[in-house]
Amino acid sequence: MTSPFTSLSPPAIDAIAGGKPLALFLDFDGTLVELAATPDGIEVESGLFDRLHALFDRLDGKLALISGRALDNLEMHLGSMRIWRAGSHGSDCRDPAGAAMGSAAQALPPAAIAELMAYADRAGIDYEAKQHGGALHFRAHPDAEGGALAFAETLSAEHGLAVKAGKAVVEVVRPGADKGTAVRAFMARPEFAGACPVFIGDDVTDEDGFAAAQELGGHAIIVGTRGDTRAEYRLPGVKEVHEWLNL
Ligand SMILES: O=P(O)(O)OC[C@H]1O[C@H](O[C@H]2O[C@H](CO)[C@@H](O)[C@H](O)[C@H]2O)[C@H](O)[C@@H](O)[C@@H]1O
Repeated sequence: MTSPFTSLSPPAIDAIAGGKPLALFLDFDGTLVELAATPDGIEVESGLFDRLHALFDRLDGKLALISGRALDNLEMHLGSMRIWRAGSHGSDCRDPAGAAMGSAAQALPPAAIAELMAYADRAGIDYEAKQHGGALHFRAHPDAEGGALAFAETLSAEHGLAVKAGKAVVEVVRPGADKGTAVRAFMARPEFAGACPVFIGDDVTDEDGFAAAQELGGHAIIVGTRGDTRAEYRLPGVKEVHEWLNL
């Protein structure tokens, strides 16, 4: 960790890349849209889709969304995109035309899905079915956090899976991918050659993206109040992210 409690505002978007072309990697929930009580309860500002595509054009195509959501879910909320994107915490990377990059992401084993659903039922918490994972949401039941985390750890160990913990959520996924592997995959493409990567995100899973951007000579911007971060810069919330991006 370089700066666990940074409060430093980032330089302006036109200056942060220090004269290089800028490559932007954007998280979705808590960064581009405000968090909501449930995954489908988010409100996507009208015009966000068009403004993101205008930003993609302004950056000569060096813009990617990197979300924990599965891409089908992201597109259900945002629309059918023509920008670089990674869903399922970096497992499913696509180019602007929608072509898959790398090996295809896999769904969880059916037995693991069944156990997650049964646990959610027993614990009275929400289960989010995802293309390449399964998530236990406890925003409405904060007291269920410890049990859900312990259950996810045990289940993952039994099935050779991995756990991603986030804001009021714990998710079971296939091992091997994270938001950092997605940043590296995009930055390895000729379209991103010579660019300075900047990752903006709010959650723990964004730290892998922060690390990759910094290791590739770029920067990380954390959104909100989360303290323990390796980001050098901070923006207070979604509104300030939009302002910083000139969206
Ligand atoms: O990486 P992100 O794009 O930030 O996605 C992370 C997770 O976002 C969603 O869950 C979070 O947002 C919900 C809506 O605001 C909120 O109800 C929940 O408590 C948050 O954890 C999404 O449902 C997950 O699948 C994503 O992994």
